Amino acid sequence: MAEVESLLHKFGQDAQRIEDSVLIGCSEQHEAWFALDLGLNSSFSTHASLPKSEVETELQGSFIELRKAIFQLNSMDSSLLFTAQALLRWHDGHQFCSKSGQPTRKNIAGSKRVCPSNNIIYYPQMAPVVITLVSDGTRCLLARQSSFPKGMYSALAGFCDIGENMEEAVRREVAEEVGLEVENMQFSASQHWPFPNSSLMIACHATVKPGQTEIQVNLRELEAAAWFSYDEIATALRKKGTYIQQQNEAFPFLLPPKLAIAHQLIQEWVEKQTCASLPA
Ligand SMILES: NC(=O)C1=CN([C@@H]2O[C@H](COP(=O)(O)OP(=O)(O)OC[C@H]3O[C@@H](n4cnc5c(N)ncnc54)[C@H](O)[C@@H]3O)[C@@H](O)[C@H]2O)C=CC1
Ligand SMILES: [Mg+2]
Repeated sequence: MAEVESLLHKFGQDAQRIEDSVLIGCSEQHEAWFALDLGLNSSFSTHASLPKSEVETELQGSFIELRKAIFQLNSMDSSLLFTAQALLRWHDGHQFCSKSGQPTRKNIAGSKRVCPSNNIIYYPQMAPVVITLVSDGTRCLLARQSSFPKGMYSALAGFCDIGENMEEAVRREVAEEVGLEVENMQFSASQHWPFPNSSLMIACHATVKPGQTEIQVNLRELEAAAWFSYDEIATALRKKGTYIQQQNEAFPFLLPPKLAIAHQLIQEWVEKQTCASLPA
């Protein structure tokens, strides 16, 4: 807190804005960790932005877009930063009560906001998203959206519609995006994902019926989709070097970063194929 106060003071800012901080976790020694939006290039904060390059010089670092940083972060830092990003963005978007129109107030930890005129409590929200790695037994299906980094392919993902359960959402998304009918779904794991807003990514494996593998790519949602063999995927997983290096090596395609749950699904699929090919 003293460090942040001195930083704010140096840039002529009121230390009052420390109260905008949100609790994002704690150390093993039970030291609380808070996040504060300095309002750099963002509309999140009601306070003036701090001068970016001068803050970089002062802190001896450089600011980087969180989406780009996920290629370099470890899982502990990413989890804290993802929570911070999601929570700070949620507070920014819930400054007013949607019933009374009055300004809402953040509690100290930042785990909720309350409308003082009618006591309605607003809690941070996450949108459920299903992410599915479809397999035909020997190949798996990956797709890319035009917004993905150059060359990257991932599993099929989509937001759950209201009233849908996970299984229905998986069936609908796969049918909508590539025109396939899935069967045999198996839950793998879940992950909080802060882009573009807070999502709870629910990851699963699914298979298609043998012989029913012809893809019809929905070009309104995807740029491309294709079946990939075990060898292609295993080679891509073994690829070393930074993302930029890999992109520049003109490798046919890249997989999502290790921190993304899509990477875990792909890794699990490769392990399953390896086990299946071992003699009994
Ligand atoms: N962590 C990971 O491994 C991966 C994460 N993702 C994330 O999954 C999410 C969903 O994937 P998409 O293919 O984009 O979803 P999608 O296939 O449902 O299409 C996105 C569209 O759905 C609509 N939509 C419906 N409900 C929405 C909501 N609650 N919030 C925002 N848009 C909503 C919007 O029109 C949006 O353009 C993305 O935010 C992406 O960042 C995607 C792939 C890998
Ligand atoms: Mg999608």
